[in-house]
Amino acid sequence: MSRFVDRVTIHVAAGDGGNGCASVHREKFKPLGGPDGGNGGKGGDVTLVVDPGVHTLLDFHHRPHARATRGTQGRGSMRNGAAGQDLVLSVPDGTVVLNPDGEVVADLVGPGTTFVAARGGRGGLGNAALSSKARRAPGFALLGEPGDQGDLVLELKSVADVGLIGFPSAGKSSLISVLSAAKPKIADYPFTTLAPNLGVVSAGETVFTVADVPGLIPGASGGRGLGLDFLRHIERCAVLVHVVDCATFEPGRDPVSDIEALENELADYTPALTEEHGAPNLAQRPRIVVLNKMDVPDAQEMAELIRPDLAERGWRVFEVSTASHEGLRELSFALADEVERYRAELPAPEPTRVVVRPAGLDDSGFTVEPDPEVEDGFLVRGERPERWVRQTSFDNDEAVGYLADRLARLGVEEELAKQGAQPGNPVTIGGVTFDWEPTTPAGVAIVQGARGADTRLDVSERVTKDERRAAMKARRSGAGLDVPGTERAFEGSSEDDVEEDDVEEDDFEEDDAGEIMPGETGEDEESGR
Ligand SMILES: Nc1nc2c(ncn2[C@@H]2O[C@H](COP(=O)(O)OP(=O)(O)OP(=O)(O)O)[C@@H](O)[C@H]2O)c(=O)[nH]1
Ligand SMILES: [Mg+2]
Repeated sequence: MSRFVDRVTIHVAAGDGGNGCASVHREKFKPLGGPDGGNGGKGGDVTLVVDPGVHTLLDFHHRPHARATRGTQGRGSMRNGAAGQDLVLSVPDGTVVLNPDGEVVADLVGPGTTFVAARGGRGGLGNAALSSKARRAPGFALLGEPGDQGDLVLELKSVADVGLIGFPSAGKSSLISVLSAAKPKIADYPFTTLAPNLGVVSAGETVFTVADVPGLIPGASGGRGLGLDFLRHIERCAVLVHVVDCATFEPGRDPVSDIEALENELADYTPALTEEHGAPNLAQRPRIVVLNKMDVPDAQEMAELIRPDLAERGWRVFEVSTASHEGLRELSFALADEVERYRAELPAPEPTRVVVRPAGLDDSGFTVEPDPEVEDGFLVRGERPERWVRQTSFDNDEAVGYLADRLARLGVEEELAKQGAQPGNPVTIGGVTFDWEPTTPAGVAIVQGARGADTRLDVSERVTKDERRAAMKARRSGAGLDVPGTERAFEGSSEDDVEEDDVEEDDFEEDDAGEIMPGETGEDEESGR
């Protein structure tokens, strides 16, 4: 028997980024040919895509682990690592993605709708990309970043305009079978329908879909019968249709009390989709009552009896028989009307779109605060500092120095000093704790000094304006090669751009002292790396 699965928990793991490579170019008679380590490749993403050919989440039930491949490492001779392969998972139309806390992360409606469930880690830069005028031959490279991973819950909420609800054996499946081409199982025992059936109905110009859900009984919200699980399939419906059986008599039950019992169950159900997902409160969705089995004489009598009661509640009532087909035409046109009205108020989502995950918090900032768990400790939080720590191989002093420079440039050191951090205090960034060793001269001096007074700048290898002028003069007179520094200045300027993610203002300030040379604006080559 094929199974219908409409709720699964999956574990997604994107690929890690490949590490950058630290390598030095070697050639005969040219022992130090400069850094030539390539960048690591990006890890593969795990992506969900709505595929109209997929109708259940069954595959995920069998294979709940989804892992994309990692990027490969960079290598010498400027060879970059290959990117990992994205893993694309097909999901049915109407799949809702929730985090383990039950919050909706994405609502995937419309074939082709795409959601990146886990992003692959960035590859680390190789030492070639890390070289700059100030750091001609870096003896280190950056590590690739780990890919995202975590648990996600997938829930299928059918994309139907009309939802049929009712007690078992009321005739819901029979109704969808006569309104549409759907051929569900129909039988005279309760809970014949175990999974929602979808049917397409056309009435006049309007084409709409109907979902027939398994029967509900009082107490369903507490798990009786098949429970309320199937109500997730009516969350998107424009109209809810109560299908009631007017021909069967059971003591203590009548169509009006049946409807009321189900309304109580509906009120106890908390939909995952809310107004912000384009799904207004279930209580406000219009209702239509269908009195079924009108071909049975007793049913007509019952209908007479309850009609005033129903009218009083303001519900539109239709008397039909799925056996004799009476009343079906009026019903389908009335449903079409309601669907049209709902669509006019709530434009359907674009059929194909990419759902982007809500952007993280502002990634440019950081915070420093005393660490509540470590005595004299400080906690640094922020997208960039944390990423930089992940990219650092702590067994390489040069790499650690580079990290310190990046943190100092962002202003982390300054902030630590301001908050009273002393050399040797434990500082934690992204789960890694180290003793604070200010890299700025005299530790705190930079805090008081004017910006740009960092003495490290004095030892910069940057060519001065005068040197440059002399070089130009010399070149014009045909003796350019003899002037020291010239070559370096011009070839170095393009490499300088690769200084990814460092704070640019410093570069500008440096440049302000002289003139800004072409290509020296310090812009990120790959911003956000
Ligand atoms: N006489 C008569 N019998 C009907 C009519 N509609 C449905 N039935 C019968 O009612 C029984 C139940 O019909 P289903 O369509 O399976 O009912 P359901 O609401 O889908 O039931 P569950 O799937 O168990 O919730 C079947 O034996 C049908 O033949 C009708 O208009 N007239
Ligand atoms: Mg049924």
